[in-house]
Amino acid sequence: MSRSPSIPDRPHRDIDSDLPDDERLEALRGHYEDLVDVNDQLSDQLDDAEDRRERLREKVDRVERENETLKSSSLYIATVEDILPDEQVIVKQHGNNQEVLTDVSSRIVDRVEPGDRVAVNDSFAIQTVLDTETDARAQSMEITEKPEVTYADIGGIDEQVREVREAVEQPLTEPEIFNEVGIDPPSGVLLYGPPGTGKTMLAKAVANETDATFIKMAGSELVRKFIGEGSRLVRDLFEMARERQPAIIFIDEIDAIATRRTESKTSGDAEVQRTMMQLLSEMDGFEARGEIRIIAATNRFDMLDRAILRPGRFDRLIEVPEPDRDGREQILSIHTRGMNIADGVDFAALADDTDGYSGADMESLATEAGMFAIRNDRDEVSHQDFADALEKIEEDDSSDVVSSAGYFYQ
Ligand SMILES: Nc1ncnc2c1ncn2[C@@H]1O[C@H](COP(=O)(O)OP(=O)(O)OP(=O)(O)O)[C@@H](O)[C@H]1O
Repeated sequence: MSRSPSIPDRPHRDIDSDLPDDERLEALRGHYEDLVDVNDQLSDQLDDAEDRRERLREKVDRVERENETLKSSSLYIATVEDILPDEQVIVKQHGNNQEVLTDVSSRIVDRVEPGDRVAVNDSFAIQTVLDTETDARAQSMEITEKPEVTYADIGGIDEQVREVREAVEQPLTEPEIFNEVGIDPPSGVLLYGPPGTGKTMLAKAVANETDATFIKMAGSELVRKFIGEGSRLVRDLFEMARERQPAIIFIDEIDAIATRRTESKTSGDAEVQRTMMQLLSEMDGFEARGEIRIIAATNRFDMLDRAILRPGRFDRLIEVPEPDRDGREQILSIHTRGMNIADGVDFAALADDTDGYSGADMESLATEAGMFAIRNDRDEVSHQDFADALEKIEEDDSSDVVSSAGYFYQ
């Protein structure tokens, strides 16, 4: 750093008061010139100081900006695999699956356990342990170790249950059959049909039956994120499944990322397209006889990009229709299993009166009937409660019932 210039001495001149006037005047003039000279020097020094201050301020600004950038520089997500003595851990980076032995500060070491998701910096040092709140990516997935739904909870779609068991369950539980016969099981299964008909239940029930982790992601979540985030979420989804296999990946509302290509070329479309390409490439690089099965669901089969239905992708299509009369009766008896039902409740008649109702609508009917019993201070649900519930649903919610019938698929 340059040294500050020295401050000039204050000019001093002894002027003898006995001097003749003209000499004194001359001496005073000389003193005045000294003063002006010193003043000029000081003023130059002040200008220099201000210049220096300006330069320093710019430097401070620059350093502050760099500091901010450093503070906000990217961190990577990794999973802790193992904790070793001497404050060392093995982490596996997401995305590239690289395993790294890294140090962890004593501040953090007590808080990490194998399986934790952590943020690491460029040198793989653990910066933070991600809890479920900060772990936004895990947040957009619903992960259930063992869903509670079983096949016995699903009514009216026995044929679909059979097909799903064959296409998803059997490859997981009896992979040797496929090896012996020498065929690959379907890569992905697409369930399509109106809302509330049991598609999610089916996927959960297979996970339950096969002791697989159920990992659900909604297509709409994948497209709502920032640019580039959708494909990263897809990668994360498969990464999570690999970590937790056997696993069932369930992508609901697949139409959100796999709509037919339109003419428009907005950046949003491009992003959706990228997300879908990522999904397809994950599926292409997939071990068909492995421990991860993929199920997708849609209410909008008509809108789907046919590219996702090619062999090796979602190559098994299963239609899940609205329940017929017998199906509705069966679903009603499932959803009233735990209810205190009075003698004389006629499920067959209720099934007759609920044409066009989905499984979810039948569930609402049972709940609503229970509410009528409670309102009337009874602990038993009568046929009249069901009739009242039906009337109420028809009145209040007719738009919902219409919408459940108003889906499109081929
Ligand atoms: N076939 C069914 N048997 C028994 N209950 C059903 C059936 N279908 C739907 N339900 C009830 O409706 C609820 C919603 O069903 P589910 O989420 O499986 O529908 P979905 O087809 O996945 O709907 P969406 O397309 O809207 O996601 C279930 O939790 C269940 O209580």
